[in-house]
Amino acid sequence: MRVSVPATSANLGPGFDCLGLAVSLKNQVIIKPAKFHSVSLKGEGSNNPALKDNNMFISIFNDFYYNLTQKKRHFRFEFFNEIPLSRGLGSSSAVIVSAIASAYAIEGIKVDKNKLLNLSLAYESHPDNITPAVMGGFNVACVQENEVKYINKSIPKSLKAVIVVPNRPISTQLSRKTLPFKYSKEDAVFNISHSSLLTAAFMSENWDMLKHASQDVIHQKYRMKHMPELFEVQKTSLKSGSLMSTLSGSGSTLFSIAYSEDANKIEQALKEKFPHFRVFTVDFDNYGVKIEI
Ligand SMILES: Nc1ncnc2c1ncn2[C@@H]1O[C@H](COP(=O)(O)OP(=O)(O)OP(=O)(O)O)[C@@H](O)[C@H]1O
Ligand SMILES: N[C@@H](CCO)C(=O)O
Repeated sequence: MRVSVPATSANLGPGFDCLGLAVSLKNQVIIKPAKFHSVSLKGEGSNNPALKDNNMFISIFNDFYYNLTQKKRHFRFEFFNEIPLSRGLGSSSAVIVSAIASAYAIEGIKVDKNKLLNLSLAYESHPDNITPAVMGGFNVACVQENEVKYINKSIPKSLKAVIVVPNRPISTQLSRKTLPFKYSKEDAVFNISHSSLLTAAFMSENWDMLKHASQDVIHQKYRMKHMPELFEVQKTSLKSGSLMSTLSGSGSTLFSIAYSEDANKIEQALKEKFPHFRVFTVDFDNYGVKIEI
């Protein structure tokens, strides 16, 4: 049994805790029944021994598996991770979604994507990462009475994501603590209007509007000042032709969207200026979690 989940970029500037999209960078897990518990880990996180001994995936999987079957069994878990940890690319959402999907799939129990999304909400209260992880594409989401209400839309092949991953992680929990407790009415209006415009731009495929609509005043500046180089990354990306460039999730990744034909030029400019950061270009993912039994 194999489950794969895409990386995500949440907020997209003004859409704090409500907008997110999926890209074609994936974490994949293969699980087989076995005589003894064992774990193999390749790719991101493979040099982190804690991920073998105390893995969030395995504890969520075990909880769900036991609740579903009332049985305790041993499995071999083979992880192939492409999503960098704690860099704002939805690594924790990918773990949560894949662990729950796997617990159902290993027993051959069908779980639809809406149910999977709402089960994931118990572990990740912000719907902007888990919704694209489950559904793929661009998503607008909010939570009402413990249920995610969302609308999503595919992103065309004519766009690519140019991603800059800094060499330092940022934990979501700590990054949220750097934000103000209160905002002015002006700041609230600024973000509501820009987030609405950004949503309309994605829905109507008005890509030239992204640059104007992706501005934010409620979280990026507070977070990025702890890694000031990110302001330069953002400027370089926009100057080199990206359509928008925003902090990905809670950081530290800077995420840009570009027309496919401009992506290589932007990637090269960023690589030249920030040789100590990882810079690469990927497609968008319009499918979300994939379960193969
Ligand atoms: N592949 C993985 N296997 C096991 N645990 C993981 C894996 N990836 C992430 N985690 C867990 O998730 C934590 C990172 O979660 P965090 O929310 O801080 O970052 P993120 O999900 O990458 O960022 P964001 O939510 O802003 O997109 C790690 O410290 C680890 O506990
Ligand atoms: N919307 C969330 C994304 C990370 O889970 C944040 O910015 O903190």
